[in-house]
Amino acid sequence: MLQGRNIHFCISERPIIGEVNIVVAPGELTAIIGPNGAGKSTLFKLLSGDLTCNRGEISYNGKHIAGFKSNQLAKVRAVMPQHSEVSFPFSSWEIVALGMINDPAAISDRDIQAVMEKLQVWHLRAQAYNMLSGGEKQRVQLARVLVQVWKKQAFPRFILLDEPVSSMDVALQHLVLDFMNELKQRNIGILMVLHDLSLVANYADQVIMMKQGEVMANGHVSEVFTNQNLESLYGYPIHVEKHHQGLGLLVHSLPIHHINQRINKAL
Ligand SMILES: Nc1ncnc2c1ncn2[C@@H]1O[C@H](COP(=O)(O)OP(=O)(O)OP(=O)(O)O)[C@@H](O)[C@H]1O
Repeated sequence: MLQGRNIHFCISERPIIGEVNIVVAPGELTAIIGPNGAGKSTLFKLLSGDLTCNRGEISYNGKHIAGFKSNQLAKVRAVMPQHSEVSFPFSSWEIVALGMINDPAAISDRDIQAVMEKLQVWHLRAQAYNMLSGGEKQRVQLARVLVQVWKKQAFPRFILLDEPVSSMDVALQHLVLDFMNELKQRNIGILMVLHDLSLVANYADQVIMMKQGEVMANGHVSEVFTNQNLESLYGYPIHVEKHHQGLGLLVHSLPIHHINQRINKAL
């Protein structure tokens, strides 16, 4: 279990994260959603150990995050931040292989190839990472993260991804989210900051709705993914409906001019 209790974080006396409580369970995909500036990436950095909270406690499998040495923490959780700058001329394969730096015997070259093929980046293995497109870079970074947790372990592991598919095309977004659904069955909990509500509605198990540094709502998608909650979260009308043949959920929002027309008609 990844658990955050009463997490509070300030920058120059300004509270960025209030008193936040969250739980990420192995075997589930938990999505953090919310408007720009809500504190999603800050919470993500606190949970990954990139930032230290002013108050509160973060633990992995019952052990306080501060109690882990960095190589131990790397065996329990793998992190993909929103932006990853690489200042050396690494190839894509070398970036992916960084995922096994703490445990080189944990994964074979064949497994690395399988992960890279699954994410459709094997053909890019010899190319300079810095020359790749945005979506290609994201897939290479994701492969690095997956390599880190590839070896099966007796204890739960966690994958933390901050907007991992933001630069990918729609087909690749579905490929990645579908792959995540496979991975979580290996006793892995996945925490993902996502802006695409349709992906959240159709792939996440749990949703954390963040607004102004606080958790506005938190629970199973079927409970919290309501028109009312989403409108209150974003301050904009959003509609969730079931596909007419039961093939998932459709999430849509109308353009501002149609909303204004509707308001004018109602007046
Ligand atoms: N280092 C910093 N110094 C000052 N303010 C910061 C710093 N980092 C974040 N903030 C502020 O904290 C708030 C939350 O930022 P954060 O990046 O966590 O939001 P977010 O929900 O991830 O937004 P987005 O959806 O735009 O990525 C914002 O108002 C931001 O300006």
